Amino acid sequence: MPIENVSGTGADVALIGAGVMGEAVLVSLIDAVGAERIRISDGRAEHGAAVAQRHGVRWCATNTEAVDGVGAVVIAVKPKDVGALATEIDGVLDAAALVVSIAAGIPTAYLESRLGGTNPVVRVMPNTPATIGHGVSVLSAGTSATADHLDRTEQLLAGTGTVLRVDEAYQDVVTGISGSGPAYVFYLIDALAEAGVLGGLSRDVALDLARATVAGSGAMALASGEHPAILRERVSSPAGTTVAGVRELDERGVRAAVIAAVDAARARSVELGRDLP
Ligand SMILES: NC(=O)C1=CN([C@@H]2O[C@H](COP(=O)(O)OP(=O)(O)OC[C@H]3O[C@@H](n4cnc5c(N)ncnc54)[C@H](OP(=O)(O)O)[C@@H]3O)[C@@H](O)[C@H]2O)C=CC1
Ligand SMILES: O=C(O)[C@@H]1CCC=N1
Repeated sequence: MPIENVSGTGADVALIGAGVMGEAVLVSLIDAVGAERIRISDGRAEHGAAVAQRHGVRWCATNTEAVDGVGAVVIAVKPKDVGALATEIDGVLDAAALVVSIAAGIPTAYLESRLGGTNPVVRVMPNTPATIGHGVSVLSAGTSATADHLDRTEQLLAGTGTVLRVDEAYQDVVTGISGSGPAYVFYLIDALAEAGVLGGLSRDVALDLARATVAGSGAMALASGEHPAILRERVSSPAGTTVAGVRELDERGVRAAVIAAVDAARARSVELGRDLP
């Protein structure tokens, strides 16, 4: 059911940047307000126009055309492109329009300053499972974004999956866990499948087993609400196969490696937000 006042006035919603993450968010925007109220623009005209056609939304050849008169704009360009984009749309974008940025590492304060300090800005970290409505999107308010702006953002992103809120100070570590996290999980699926091939299974069967095991375990962790250590213990029969396997993970430092991976991604997110022009 389209939400009439999701952008504040029933006005259109713009999406700038129709790449991997932008297109995933687009599906949720369409759910929220209806395709007829969405406009998109992208640096690659042919690609952007094709995305617009695929989803039945309005293609705009320029970013300024996309934001002219909208009630909300979602910025889904790469972090390095956010500053120039904000400068480009400032002046055309209504001063009260809600600005939602999904760019990793880019602080709300930076966007606020680039937009003349008037627009409410909400920073969001989504993830690619949003493509199938199973993502998690984490919201933080900038200085002039109210609870109402967070509510509107949540409505716009409800179709991406779970929506959570954190103080902006935690967005970098959130990025390391849930933003980048799907890549670690796909890496694990790939490694499990490789082990199956080593054990003599065909690649297809090994991949089916790996995918189903990760999907089933994730669904069980969610549905049961139990601590993962308890769920792991239930798989581990005394003197059985699982304790032997988990001991290898411990001896090879996999837990420490996962923590280090998240921390490296967090540090990179901080870096992306530093020394911006
Ligand atoms: N991929 C992911 O898993 C996640 C990504 N993000 C964030 O989402 C954002 C987009 O990432 P992703 O979708 O992976 O990247 P993509 O490169 O797939 O998409 C970005 C798109 O934005 C376009 N673009 C760049 N500059 C402009 C501009 N000035 N005006 C209009 N369009 C422009 C690009 O066109 P061109 O190629 O011509 O530059 C490209 O089509 C990033 O900020 C990233 O940090 C957040 C969470 C997860
Ligand atoms: O790799 C990146 O920078 C983006 C942000 C989080 C996931 N992908």
